[in-house]
Amino acid sequence: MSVVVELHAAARVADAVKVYGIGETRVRALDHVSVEFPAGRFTAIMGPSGSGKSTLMHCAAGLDTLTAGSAFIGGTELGSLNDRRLTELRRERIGFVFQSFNLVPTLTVRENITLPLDLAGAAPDGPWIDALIDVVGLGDRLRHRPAELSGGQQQRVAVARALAGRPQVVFADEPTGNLDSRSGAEVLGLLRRAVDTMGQAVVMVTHDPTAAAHADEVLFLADGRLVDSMREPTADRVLDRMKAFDTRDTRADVDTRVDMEARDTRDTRAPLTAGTDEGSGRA
Ligand SMILES: Nc1ncnc2c1ncn2[C@@H]1O[C@H](COP(=O)(O)OP(=O)(O)OP(=O)(O)O)[C@@H](O)[C@H]1O
Repeated sequence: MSVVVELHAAARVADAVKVYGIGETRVRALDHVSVEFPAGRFTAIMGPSGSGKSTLMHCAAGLDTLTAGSAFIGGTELGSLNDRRLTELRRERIGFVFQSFNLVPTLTVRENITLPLDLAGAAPDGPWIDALIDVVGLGDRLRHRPAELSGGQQQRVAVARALAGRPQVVFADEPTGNLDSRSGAEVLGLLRRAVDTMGQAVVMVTHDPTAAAHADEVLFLADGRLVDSMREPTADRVLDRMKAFDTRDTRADVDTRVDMEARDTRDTRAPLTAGTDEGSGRA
C-alpha cells in the first residue's frame, strides 16, 4: 500500500493581487504574484521602495488581506478564516521579527520570549526555551528589561520570541534596519541557524544586500511583480542586481532587453546603456 503524503510550503501566495485606494489614488501594490516559502529555506525579499515588499509580507502573514488570489500558511487558506481564527493562526503558527524589536518594556527577557505562548495559553516547552536562550546568548540577561539591553540584544530576544512556539514560518521585516553591522550579523546568524538546524522557514524583507546574502534565495519585486530571483546570493551580486533597478524601467524588463538586442544588431555604434549588462547580477 502506498501512502500519499501531501507536502505544503510553509507559506505561499498564489496569484496575489493587492489594490489600495480607489479612483486616482488607486495603487496596485501586488500584481499577480505567486511564490512559495518552503520549510528549511531562508528567503529574502528585495526591490526598490514602493515595489510591494511589505505588502507581500503582510498579506502572506495574514496581517492584511488580498484583493484577489490566495495566501496560505501550510495548508490553511487565510481568506477562509474569520478574524478570531486568523488571530489564533498568527499567534500559533507564525513568528514575527520587526525592525523596531517590539518588546514589551515592562516584561523581563524571559517573559518577553514566552509571551506568545502565554497569550495562547500554551505551556512553554522548558528545555526548548532554555535551548533558545542559550543559542541567542542571553542566559545572563534573563531578568533584565528591554531598556537595559543594547539594540542587538533586544533583537536577539525578538528572534527567540519568534521561535519560541516553533512556528511554521518566521516573517522578519527589516530585522537589521536599526542595528549596527556586527549586531545585525548576529541576528542574521541566528535566523540562519534556525533554518539550518530546525528546518525553519524564514522570510525577510530587507534593503540591505549584506543581509540578503545570508538567505538561500533572494526574490526581487518591482512595481508589485516578481521580476527576478537569485539562489546562493552574495552581497556583490545582490547589489549589482539592485543597481539595475535604478537604471532602467523594470516593468519593461523583457521588452527592454529585446529592444536592446534588436538595436544592437541594427546599429553596432549604438551607445551602451545599463540595459546591456543587466544579466551580470543574476543567478
Ligand atoms: N495602506 C496603504 N494605502 C495606500 N497605498 C499603500 C498602502 N500601503 C502601501 N501602499 C502603496 O503600495 C505600494 C507598495 O507599498 P509597500 O509598502 O508594499 O512597498 P515596499 O516595497 O515595502 O516599500 P519600502 O521599501 O519603501 O518599504 C506603494 O506604492 C505604496 O505607496
